[in-house]
Amino acid sequence: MVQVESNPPLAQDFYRIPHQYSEKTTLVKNKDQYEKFDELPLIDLKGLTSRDNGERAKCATEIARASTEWGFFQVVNHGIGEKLLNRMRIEQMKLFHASFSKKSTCGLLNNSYRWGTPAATSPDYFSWSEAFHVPLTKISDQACYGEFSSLRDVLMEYASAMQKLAKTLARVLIMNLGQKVEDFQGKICCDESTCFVRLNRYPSCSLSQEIYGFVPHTDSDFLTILHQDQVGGLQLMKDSKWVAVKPNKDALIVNIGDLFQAWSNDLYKSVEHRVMANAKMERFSVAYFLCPSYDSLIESCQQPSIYRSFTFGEYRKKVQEDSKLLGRKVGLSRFLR
Ligand SMILES: C=C1C[C@]23C[C@@]1(O)CC[C@H]2[C@@]12CC[C@H](O)[C@@](C)(C(=O)O1)[C@H]2[C@@H]3C(=O)O
Ligand SMILES: O=C(O)CCC(=O)C(=O)O
Ligand SMILES: [Fe+2]
Repeated sequence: MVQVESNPPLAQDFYRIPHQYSEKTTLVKNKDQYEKFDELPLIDLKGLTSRDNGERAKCATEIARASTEWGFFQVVNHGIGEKLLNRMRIEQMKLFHASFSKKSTCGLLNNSYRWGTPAATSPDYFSWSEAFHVPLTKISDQACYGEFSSLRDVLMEYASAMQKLAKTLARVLIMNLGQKVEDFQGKICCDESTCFVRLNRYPSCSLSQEIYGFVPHTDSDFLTILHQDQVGGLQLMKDSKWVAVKPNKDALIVNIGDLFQAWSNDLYKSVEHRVMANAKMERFSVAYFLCPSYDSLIESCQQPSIYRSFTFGEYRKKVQEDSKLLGRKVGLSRFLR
């Protein structure tokens, strides 16, 4: 019988991890236990552009409340055309369905291809997925695309639309903290140098029900905007329980990242989320991460502050060190006062 090698070779990598260190009794139990679906707040962004002051204020309040109570919400009427989202998905599928050697060795998307979790020290830190992690500054670079030239226009349009939406949401959240947007922008520069788009693919996984597509984590940015397909698998922590997000084809998902949690002194929540692998179906998602420049100082808007001030560069470095050394991210607790 001819053995077809899986693309990418996730099973090989998974079995290379020392399995005796798995925290099975706690984590596996936890993986099995989640609430079926919970209604994540659904916010109609039409309110933000209303001529009516009251409607605008109501929409802003809904955004701030969801960021405080959930750290996650869905948005509709977000201004990003269905056609663009569909074109992006088609190009993403073409890219991921290329051979493993093309994805990993041909310099595609700034050589940003990654799969699994090479540094995982336990199966509990292993992600059954592959991704391209593309900085905005590289998106227009022709050299990044090789034979996938039709991806370039779509990705450029997609990133610019997402950047506009992310900045609109950030503005609402800053103003809700009683801060002036100009004061925030004077300190923080969310330019193209550190923001990125992450293209994710979660191949089907028949090994076990208990494998993560993406390990539990928080995002290291101000906020993330996610476009997912209809397969499902994303779960988030709410009141100490995992709840599954029901896919909604008209909605984008927004989540608060660590930087907004620190900036708001824990008012907005950077909530842990994970993706469960699916035994039968592959899944796709695209995430846009709003980040400041590396020298931006992240400091709380309130005293006494829970976290010490840190630059985004310092934060990224710590996340990378922990991921390399421990196989997982530790995050904001490293910066508690
Ligand atoms: C394996 C990992 C990659 C990651 C850090 C982590 O230990 C777990 C979370 C991953 C993630 C997801 C959101 C962002 O893309 C990211 C930059 C982050 O802060 O956490 C990545 C990390 C990464 O790719 O380095
Ligand atoms: O694919 C998803 O649903 C989540 C992806 C994610 O959490 C990430 O890219 O940080
Ligand atoms: Fe994430």
